[in-house]
Amino acid sequence: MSSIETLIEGSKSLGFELKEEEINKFIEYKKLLKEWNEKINITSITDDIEIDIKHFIDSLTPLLTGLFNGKKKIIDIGTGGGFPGVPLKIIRNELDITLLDSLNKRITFLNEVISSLGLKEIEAIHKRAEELSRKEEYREQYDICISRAVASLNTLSEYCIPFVKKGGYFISMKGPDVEGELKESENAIKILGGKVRDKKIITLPMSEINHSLIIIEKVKETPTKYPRAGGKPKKNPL
Ligand SMILES: C[S@@+](CC[C@H](N)C(=O)[O-])C[C@H]1O[C@@H](n2cnc3c(N)ncnc32)[C@H](O)[C@@H]1O
Repeated sequence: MSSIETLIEGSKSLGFELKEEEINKFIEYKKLLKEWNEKINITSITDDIEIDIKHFIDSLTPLLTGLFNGKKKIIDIGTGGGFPGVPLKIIRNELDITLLDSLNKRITFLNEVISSLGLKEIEAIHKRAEELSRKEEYREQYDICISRAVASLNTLSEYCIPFVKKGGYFISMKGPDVEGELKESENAIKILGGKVRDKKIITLPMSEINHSLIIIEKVKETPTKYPRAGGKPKKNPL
């Protein structure tokens, strides 16, 4: 089976029928990903079918929460090569997406992706999450903050929850075993103004990989002293 069929079939089994224009964007995205990955380190996943399943299809699974419907403002923290933000934008063009990463080479790559794919209402920012969310124009401005494979949930909560407006959501994309991490993060989530609403386990199509989506609602404003500076969210999680 060719790799693009994996993407088409896998998406279909999640309930997303990709249009020709979207498929072409994924083809171009994969081409750029493979080309740039030879010059700068973007991902260790380079096999065609694995890119389809572990990067593209996995990035679409948050849509199953139903929280992305309509014109939502989304920020993807530690987006790396654009996951999950770019695939979400490709199939939900109405989303307004901010991609954030602390590594400038990846931001340069993402700007090339944005321009080659002709994506609008999407920006790539080079900064650390804990610095950007202290700026008024980014703090508590987003309907959803999403993040995959960046930090443990307690640290990640301090990176992500400050970006979310009250009534919005922080969605953490994690592996199958999240109970320990959830327990360890109870304190951080509460202090930062969040409340765990749901946990969805998803088996990626055409694989036996189970992933979870932790869905945290922002129920209260984040106290102004968070996020803490000087690497504290990571060195000394709440
Ligand atoms: C393992 S990669 C994951 C990339 C992508 N989300 C994915 O799932 O393929 C983690 C990324 O998070 C970025 N990162 C780590 N800490 C960060 C921070 N405090 N603020 C912004 N980006 C950060 C790194 O530069 C890296 O690109």
